[in-house]
Amino acid sequence: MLSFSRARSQGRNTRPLGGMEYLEPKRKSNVMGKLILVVSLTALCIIMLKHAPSFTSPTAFSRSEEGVTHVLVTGGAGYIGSHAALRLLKDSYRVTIVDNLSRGNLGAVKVLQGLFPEAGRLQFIYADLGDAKAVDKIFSENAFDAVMHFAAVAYVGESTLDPLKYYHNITSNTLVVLEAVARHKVKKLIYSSTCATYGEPDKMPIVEVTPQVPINPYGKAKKMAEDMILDFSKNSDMAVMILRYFNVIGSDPEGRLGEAPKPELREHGRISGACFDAARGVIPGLQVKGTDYKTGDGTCVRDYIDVTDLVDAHVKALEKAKPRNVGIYNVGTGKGRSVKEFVEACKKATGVDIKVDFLPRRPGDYAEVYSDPAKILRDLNWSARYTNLQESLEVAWKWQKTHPHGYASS
Ligand SMILES: O=c1ccn([C@@H]2O[C@H](COP(=O)(O)OP(=O)(O)O[C@H]3OC[C@@H](O)[C@H](O)[C@H]3O)[C@@H](O)[C@H]2O)c(=O)[nH]1
Repeated sequence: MLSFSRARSQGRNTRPLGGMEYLEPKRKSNVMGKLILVVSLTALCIIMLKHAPSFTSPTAFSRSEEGVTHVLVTGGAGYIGSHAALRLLKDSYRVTIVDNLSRGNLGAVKVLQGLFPEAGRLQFIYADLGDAKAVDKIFSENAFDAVMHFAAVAYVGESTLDPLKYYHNITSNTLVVLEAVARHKVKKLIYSSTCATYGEPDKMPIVEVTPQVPINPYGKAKKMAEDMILDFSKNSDMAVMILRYFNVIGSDPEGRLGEAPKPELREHGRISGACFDAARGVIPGLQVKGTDYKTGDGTCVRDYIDVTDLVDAHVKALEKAKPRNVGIYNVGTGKGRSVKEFVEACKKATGVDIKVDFLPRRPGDYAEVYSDPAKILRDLNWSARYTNLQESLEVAWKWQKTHPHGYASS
């Protein structure tokens, strides 16, 4: 506080007030000063948000304070990771997202921040999981109760063209995460694995003990990551859940999040993105890759699982994960649908008579995979609820239509 004499010596006006000296504020210049400060800070914030993809909450989050579980969601700016973060936040978990935005979208994080602006709920950290020092710093500064490791490149076709990218991004980066998890004694790890680790089994449906013989670098890289986690878990108190997803579709039923792959990766894109791009007219038509497989109609058969169901499986896995235990689960509907069936459902969902071209097979593809989801029902009491393919695609299409440029549209 300024004393009166000091105020006077600083040239500020005073006038008597009933025996007391009343300090007359330099109102105009103060207001101007504040205005300039506010304008500068606002401008600084806008510049930071526009140009710097990295921003972190000033206060690191702690572990299980007030009984709130703190979950690190790697790849939380991506399609599945963002939906998982939304569900965790809705369920009152504390969430830290780490993402390098190479495949994810800052827009998804901004949506989540808008929904959960309260301090201490959601933190975003821009970092590359290949940077072991940065990762260790994140674990040192935050006490995580659990890690959900989603971050990964995930295009089968791209993995055959650039395998090293896949081994680096999936296998090597998972090792970095695992080392940090071990060093910082995180209690639970939920790992995003894939049906691609099974390759092309002789018998359908796929059960968790079906031999894993992956046939593309994507599946091989994920299998190696699984093996590292399983080996580590043998001498660790950590609770591990490995979820092998089948083909994920759909989006948040309330239309806040969606699937927004990078346009420059369109050539590697998944069937859902390709169908929507064709329906929107962004690409001239859908290319069906391979019509000579030994399946009912000659096109590949996949098990399409709605993202809302998938994140529900994650929350159940998180809740039921037990120390010194490993759970491995297929996450699918148990029903196989061909690419041709998928395209028909997409035509109905979008109301667009999508033009279809038939091309040769895509390298790395297997003919038919669908899950037996009995184990996850038995152990985690989970089963898919959104099993109507067309309805899942309708929900996704709503978001696609309102976001023609992905998150850049909002
Ligand atoms: O434009 C396209 C895209 C895909 N397809 C076909 O659609 C089928 C599904 O292909 P997608 O690329 O959507 O999905 P994939 O089955 O290859 O792998 C997917 O599911 C398992 C997940 O773990 C993977 O991350 C995901 O990419 C394949 O037969 C593929 O050849 C097309 O015919 N045209």
